[in-house]
This record gives sequence, structure tokens and C-alpha cells, in this order.
Amino acid sequence: MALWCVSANPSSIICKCNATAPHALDATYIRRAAQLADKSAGFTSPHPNFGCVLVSPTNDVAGEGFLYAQGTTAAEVQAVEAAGERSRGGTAYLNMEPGDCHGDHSAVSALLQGGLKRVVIGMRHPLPHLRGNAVRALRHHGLLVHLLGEDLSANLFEDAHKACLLVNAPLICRAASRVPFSVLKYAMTLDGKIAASSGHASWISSKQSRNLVFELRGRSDAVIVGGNTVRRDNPRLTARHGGGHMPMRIVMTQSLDLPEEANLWDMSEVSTIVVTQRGARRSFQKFLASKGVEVVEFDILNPREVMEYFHDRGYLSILWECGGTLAASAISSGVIHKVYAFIAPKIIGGKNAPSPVGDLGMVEMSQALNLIDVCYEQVGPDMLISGFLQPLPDMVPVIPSLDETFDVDPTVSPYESRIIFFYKTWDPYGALSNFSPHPIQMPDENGDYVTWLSVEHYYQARKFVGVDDPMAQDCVERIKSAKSPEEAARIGRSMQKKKPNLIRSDWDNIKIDVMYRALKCKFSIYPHLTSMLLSTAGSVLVEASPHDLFWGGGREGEGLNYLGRLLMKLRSEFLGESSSSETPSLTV
Ligand SMILES: NC(=O)C1=CN([C@@H]2O[C@H](COP(=O)(O)OP(=O)(O)OC[C@H]3O[C@@H](n4cnc5c(N)ncnc54)[C@H](OP(=O)(O)O)[C@@H]3O)[C@@H](O)[C@H]2O)C=CC1
Ligand SMILES: Nc1c(N[C@@H]2O[C@H](COP(=O)(O)O)[C@@H](O)[C@H]2O)[nH]c(=O)[nH]c1=O
Repeated sequence: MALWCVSANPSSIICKCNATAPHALDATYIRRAAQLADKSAGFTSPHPNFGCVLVSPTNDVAGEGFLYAQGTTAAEVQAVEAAGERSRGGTAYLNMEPGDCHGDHSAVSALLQGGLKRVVIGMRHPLPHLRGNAVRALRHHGLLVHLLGEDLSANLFEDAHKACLLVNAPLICRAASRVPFSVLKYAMTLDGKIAASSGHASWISSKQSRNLVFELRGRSDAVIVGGNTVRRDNPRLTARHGGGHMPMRIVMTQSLDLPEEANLWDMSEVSTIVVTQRGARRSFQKFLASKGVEVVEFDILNPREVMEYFHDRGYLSILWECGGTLAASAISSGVIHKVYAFIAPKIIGGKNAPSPVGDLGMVEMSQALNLIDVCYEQVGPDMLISGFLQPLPDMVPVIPSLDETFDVDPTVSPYESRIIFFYKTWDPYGALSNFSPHPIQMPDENGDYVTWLSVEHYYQARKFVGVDDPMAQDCVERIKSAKSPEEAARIGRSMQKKKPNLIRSDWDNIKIDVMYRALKCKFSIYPHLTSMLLSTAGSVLVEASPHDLFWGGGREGEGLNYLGRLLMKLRSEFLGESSSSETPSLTV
């Protein structure tokens, strides 16, 4: 069963291996690495799930491995041991860049010792302080490293990349949202009830579905219910699918009005934590403590506070098996990432029978929450519909990852850095924008200095310089005399779109250099701009353009932010010059 929707059918993997095109093989083996990684779900928390496939120079699988549990031998080490000499000169496929936390470089060392020539990686490590370290180390040692979504970005890789994201969805969501990955699961009848009007609910879904729920529990760090479900169902909330990881149990109750006899107070198999309102029923708190149940009091008991608390305790993923009252509160607080709805072909009726989600305050159907990446599967007689309530944070490309920024500019700490966004010229730091009204003087083809009203004017005009066509020369002149940077941009962009043959053929290769030289001039000749740029030392600079995904950072960090990167490079150079000389000479 592919619980996080990673293809779990080994035969499909094997068939696809017959494809001999190198890219098809890359996609196939990366999917296989993700599939291996999925085997450790629930055991590695709060660390990622890692899988590794080693392929010989003749494209045969030579060795495989996956991280069995937190702190055990790295997937790469196991795969290299299994492959022996067969993978020497071959390719390693990793679903995720290895982390080198606590100085553990065993994954990278194994790949080096195994004599691998090339490494294909499904995604970079999502944690900022680990992101990029292993990629850099492997490249430093001469291995060819290809990252999906960066170096390998054809449509062919979409599924494989997705599989890598899904197999570590809990880690990715937790890193981005600073709460554990939360899954709301419920079983309902065809008429949308999670219990009869009496409150009786055992059972709505089939045995097969309930076995699958045990697997879901086994992948989670904890299962959470509300006080009412404890009173009504007296649940056990254990994973009873035969071995595997056993989640903690959490009860959320404001009143602490819970029974003295309850399966959840039996701690022989696994522990229970009760979270409650500060000051609630002190005597009952003492009773629970005597049973070994941990009680945690909150000033404000709501799902977000509780999830932030469990995030800080290191929890990676939580399964919500509550009724509709708490489910609505959790959804409203924005802590639920994914939903699993088991729908049984039964009708119970009942005006007052409870439904899976209580009041969300919505009055129009247009307000309904739409699931993303929906999966439909039949489980015994039931239908399971699952999907994400929030999109998975996109991991590529990046607002320069901190390690990359650190490469360009060592003033940026890879551990704690501030991001300065700039875009409109009237914003703070707006003078970093190419549209700021600071004329520059740049040499033309004959070496004569020409004044341009802004960096944008110069940059747009350079697209057309040297093209043997009077229209191209006309574009240069029109851009040069444009009254504003906006107008210069408009002329340059629209002519590029309408008449691409007017653009110099080497433009894509030289445009970064053109921009860099223009920026260097601008930030050299205006002392207050030099000071301003230097004053940002230690911060990541991001052009917050929602449209320009090359020079800007994009709406959600999907842009490449080359403008920010160049400014950081320049800042670093200026800082180097000013520290090596008392009176910096910042000439072009
Ligand atoms: N078919 C299915 O999948 C499931 C069915 N059920 C059924 O659902 C019914 C119970 O549903 P329901 O009453 O909604 O139970 P819930 O599990 O949602 O429990 C609600 C209780 O949660 C506690 N709580 C603590 N903080 C909050 C908060 N911020 N917001 C909301 N609640 C909070 C309160 O406990 P307190 O009152 O102690 O202060 C509240 O009364 C039962 O009949 C049960 O059998 C339950 C789970 C799954
Ligand atoms: N009724 C119902 C579910 N109810 C959930 O399962 C809990 C009982 O778990 P346990 O005591 O461990 O068996 C119960 O409190 C509620 O959270 N789950 C389902 O998959 N299908 C069902 O039909």
C-alpha cells in the first residue's frame, strides 16, 4: 500500500528499467530510491527517509539500501557494501541529498570509496543548515552531481521528483511550517456520518480499512483525539498491524473531565500525554500522574499552540483521529496538511449524527477547501480519498539556499540569516532595484563612455547591441532615450518577444555579465549606495519580483534571484577590498 502515494509496485519499476534512454533510466532509478526510502517511514523520525540505488557502468542494479531507523547505517553505506566492486565507475541514485548532521559524513565517504562517478539526487536536503553540503562535497571530490529540478528538469522527471517529495512530505512540511506534519483521518458513511446519532461508531469502515489505519498510525509519531472521543469510544489508538513503530497517544481536553477507567491510561504498550487548560482538575491531574500519564498544561489550549509545542519536542508527524469538533478547530488553525477519508458504502441517517468536520464558518460553496493531489483507492468495500490541504512547499529552485549564498558571500551565516527583500524603488532598500534613478556611465564598443539613465536602461539596450539590423539599432536608441526605467523595460521586453531575431545571439550567455558590470558601476560611483549595500552584510538579498523568475525570487521563492545573487557577490567583493585597504578604491 502506497500510503504517501509513492508507487509501490516493484514490477512497474522493473518494466521501466528496460528503457535504455539515459534520462528514462535516471527517472526510474530515482523512483526506486524513493520507494526504498518509504520502507523506513515511521522509524527514522524526526530524520528523513533515505533510499539509495547503485547502478553499474552497464546500467545494472549493483546494490541498494535504505535507512532502517534513526542512527543506523546510512543507506549509501549499505548500498556500497552490497555492491562491492560492481558499482565502481557507476551512478548512485539518492531520493534526497544526505545530511551531514553531527559531523556524520558516512554517506558521502561511502560514495567516494565506492568509486561512483556520478550521483543523481531527487531533491536537496530541506533543512537550511544541511542543504547543499553533501552536493558541494561530492562535486569538490570530482563526482558529477545531477539534481532533479535543477540539472535534470525535463517532464520525464516530474513523477520521480514528486515521489521524492512525497516520501519525505512530513519533513518538508514540518521544516516549512514549524509544526509537525498533520494528517486528519476519519471513517464516514456514504451519507457523511462518523457515528450514529447515539454516538456509536464501531465500526463504520471495514476491517481492511482499519488495518490500513494501523499502518498509518505506524508511520506517525503520535495519534491525537479529543476528550469526547475518549469518553465515547474508550479507544486504544495502538498500531496493531504486526510489529513496527508504535505512536504516542495524545488527548486534547479543556475540561479534563475524563473517565478514571480508560484504555489510554494503560501504559504497558505505549505512553499517553494529556494536554489541557492550565489549572483544569488538579486532582485528576494527580490521578493521571499516578498512572504514569504525562499532563501538559497550556494557557491557551488550541491546535496550533499544541502542535508548536510538539514540534519543539521533535515530533515529525501526527495522525488526528478525533471527531468533528476538534477536527474543525484543527483545520481552522491551519495545522492540518493532509486528509484521509475512508468512505463506507453504508447509510445511517440521523439529523444529529456527527459529521467529520464541525463548523468552519463557511457560508458559500466557493469557500470550500479543495484537496490537492487527490488519490482515490478502493480498500475492501470502502473508498479511500486522500489529498493535501496545503500544497507541498516547493523545494526547487530556491531563493538562493543559504549554503549557496555562503559560497558567494561569506558574510552570510549559513545558520542564522536575515532575508532583505527589495522590489519597488520607494521601499526600504529600493535603491537596490535596477529601476532606481541612478544614471551610470558604461563604455560602448569603441571604449567611449556613454551615460544611461538607469541600470535597466543599459541592460535592456545591450540586448540589441551589435545586431546587424537597423531595427535593432533603433531599439537601442529608443531604450536609451526612454523617460523611465519602466519604459526602457517595456520596450526591451516587448521587442524581444515580438522580434526575437533582433536579440544578439550570445545574449543568454552574456546577460549575467552585462548586469554585473552595470551594477558594479552603479554601486561604485554613488558612495551612499556603496554604504547601503555594505550595510546589508550578513543578510540574504532577494529581489521580490513575483513575475521575473530569473532575476527575481518569485512569488513563493520559485525564482532564481540572480539579481540578489549578483548584489551579494558585489557586496562580498567590496567588503574584501575595504578590509584590505584603508581607503577603498571602488572603480569600475
Ligand atoms: N468515524 C470516525 O472516524 C470517528 C468517529 N468519532 C466519533 O465522533 C464522536 C465524537 O466527536 P466529537 O465530539 O467531535 O469529539 P472530538 O474528538 O472532536 O472531541 C471534542 C473535544 O475535544 C476537546 N478539545 C480540546 N481543545 C479543543 C479545541 N480547541 N477545539 C475543540 N475541541 C477541543 C474538548 O474536550 P473536553 O470536552 O474534554 O474539554 C472537546 O469537547 C463520537 O461519537 C465518536 O465515536 C470520533 C473519532 C473518529
Ligand atoms: N469508528 C471508526 C474509527 N474510529 C476511530 O478509531 C478509534 C478507535 O481505535 P482503536 O480503539 O485503536 O481501535 C476511535 O476512537 C476513533 O478515533 N476509525 C476507523 O478507521 N473506522 C471506524 O469505523
